[in-house]
Amino acid sequence: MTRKKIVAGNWKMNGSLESNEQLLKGVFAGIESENSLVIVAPPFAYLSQVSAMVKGAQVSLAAQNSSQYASGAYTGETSLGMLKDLGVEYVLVGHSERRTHYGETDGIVAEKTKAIIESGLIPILCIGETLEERQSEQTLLVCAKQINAVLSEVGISNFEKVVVAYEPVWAIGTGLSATAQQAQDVHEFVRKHIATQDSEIAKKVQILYGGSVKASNSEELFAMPDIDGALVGGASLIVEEFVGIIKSAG
Ligand SMILES: O=C(CO)COP(=O)(O)O
Repeated sequence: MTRKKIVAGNWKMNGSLESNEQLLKGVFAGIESENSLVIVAPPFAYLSQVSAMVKGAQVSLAAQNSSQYASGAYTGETSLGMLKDLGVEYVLVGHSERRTHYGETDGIVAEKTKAIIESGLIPILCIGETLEERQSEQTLLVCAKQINAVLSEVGISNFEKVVVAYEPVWAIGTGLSATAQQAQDVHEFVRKHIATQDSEIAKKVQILYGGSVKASNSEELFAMPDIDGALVGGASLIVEEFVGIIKSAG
């Protein structure tokens, strides 16, 4: 089973009209092959700008978050319908920064994932353990729990529409990536876990790794059988780094 590699850049709360333009121009110039899927997730304020720029380019648009509600009195929130209007195709959900800083529980993440699927967009579901959880050998338990919360909300048949991103919290923004083998072990576990409900769907689900991915470690990560791409933070803001990661995805 060959799964297409995905390289997604999560810009987090970074950028400006000017720097976004420079970055994207550099990325477009650096993309040569159509073998992998390139996604960028700019801040909401720049979705319109980036949406206009990626039209016709081999780059898809993601949002970093969404509301689980369709419309109404939710000050500061953005609905999936609005994101679709802007040409968004993918939505990050359950990023550890949202779980930690904005109180997003497994329950909220599951609700949001369901809403994303129902809207016809594709969720990129982030899971991963903290350092403390890894040290107390809870990694697989935590990942299974985070996956199960979503599985019980959306059902296994819908899980085919989910992209999973394994992002160990201790590797995010620290410069300390998981080793390719550490990541592979968790990815393999996640796939087997999904396979307990449906082995065909498990084979299709794309599982990205995130956490200090750079051009210098992406090739080794992508060589692993269950690593289907990367969700890149800091390095996605640097043209040479992001293009280097895309190239190593083939
Ligand atoms: O959180 C991440 C992507 O969503 C990873 O961030 P870094 O690549 O900066 O570690």
